[in-house]
Amino acid sequence: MPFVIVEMWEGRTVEQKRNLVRAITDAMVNEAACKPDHLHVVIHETPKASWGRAGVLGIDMQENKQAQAAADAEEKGQ
Ligand SMILES: O=C(O)/C=C/C=C(\O)C(=O)O
Repeated sequence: MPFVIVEMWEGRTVEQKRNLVRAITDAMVNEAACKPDHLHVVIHETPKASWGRAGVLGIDMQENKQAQAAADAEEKGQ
């Protein structure tokens, strides 16, 4: 029973996850000769506040601060 686990930050839409599961299943069927009925794909979503890389939390990574500031500004209509 093939089992694929995806570890990623939370925040994707259901549609994105639906498409991701389909794409992973297609890849496993086409490239690894898996039977689709036996393939499990599990998505583990972790908050950025609980994810660290190089000693830095996801929420504290510079690129995320910039992206969040841009999103906040757009929401305020700036
Ligand atoms: O560690 C990083 O720099 C980025 C991680 C990003 C994810 O886990 C994600 O986009 O889900």
